Amino acid sequence: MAEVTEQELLEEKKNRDAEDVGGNEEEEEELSFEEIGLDPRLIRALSKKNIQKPTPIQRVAIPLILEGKDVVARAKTGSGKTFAYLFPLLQKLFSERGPKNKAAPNAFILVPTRELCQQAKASSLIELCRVQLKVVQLMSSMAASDLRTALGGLPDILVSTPGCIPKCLSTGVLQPSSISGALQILVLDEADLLLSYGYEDDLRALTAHIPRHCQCLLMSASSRYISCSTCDKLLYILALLKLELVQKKVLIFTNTIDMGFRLNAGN
Ligand SMILES: Nc1ncnc2c1ncn2[C@@H]1O[C@H](COP(=O)(O)OP(=O)(O)OP(=O)(O)O)[C@@H](O)[C@H]1O
Repeated sequence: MAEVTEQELLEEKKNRDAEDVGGNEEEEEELSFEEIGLDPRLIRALSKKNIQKPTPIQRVAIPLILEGKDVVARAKTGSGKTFAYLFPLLQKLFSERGPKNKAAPNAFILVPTRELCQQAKASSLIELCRVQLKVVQLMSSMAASDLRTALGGLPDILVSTPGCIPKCLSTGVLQPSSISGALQILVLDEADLLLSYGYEDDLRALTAHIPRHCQCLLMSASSRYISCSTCDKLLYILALLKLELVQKKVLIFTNTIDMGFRLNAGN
């Protein structure tokens, strides 16, 4: 999964670099939201927010996510990463008829600390699109009864820190079978921070119940457009393997024997 996606993202970067260098002669027209497959309801909602055309990360990530691919994307802060996954996530939930097992949300957005902000962004888009989706935010400081009340409202999207998941499972607020039956999209926002904040055990509590068909999106900030350094790739591949987010067969090619050994040891 990650390899195919990354290849496509790198292709886009190459094209952009070529444009930057070759520049002026043949400037390619940038694709619009419509051309990358966004639903008219979302496009109308965006124009109300004065968002007219996709940013580079959105141009690459949105079509891949709409196609159902698992995506690992890195782009610098403020480049539009949140919307790069939020637009297609909302579109998939309101236009595709997925499993309507409302014993658990259909999408989980896991964030290191800024859940409030992501919930507000999702809620305002849902409101502007006038679609029937409900987003709820959970915090690990919430009592089990509050978690139960929040999830009792049958939300479609759950925004929380990973710490909430084991709590929901251990208190019976969420059943493992409900997650397996309902979860269609899992987003790890700020994935590098999530992994460095010591959330690995919490994430594992969830990954054990992620269904095979669930689409996984890993987003993270970077000072570069898309990470392609050896070090970063290794970190991501390790994370994907360790968290068992890659659930199908994959072939991984390494440049050096050393990297092959390191990957093997990490798994
Ligand atoms: N296509 C777009 N056109 C214009 N503005 C946009 C577009 N996409 C996002 N924005 C605006 O850019 C700002 C940053 O977007 P967003 O939060 O998605 O970026 P981010 O990469 O996730 O940033 P961070 O790493 O800080 O979370 C927001 O104010 C958002 O409204």
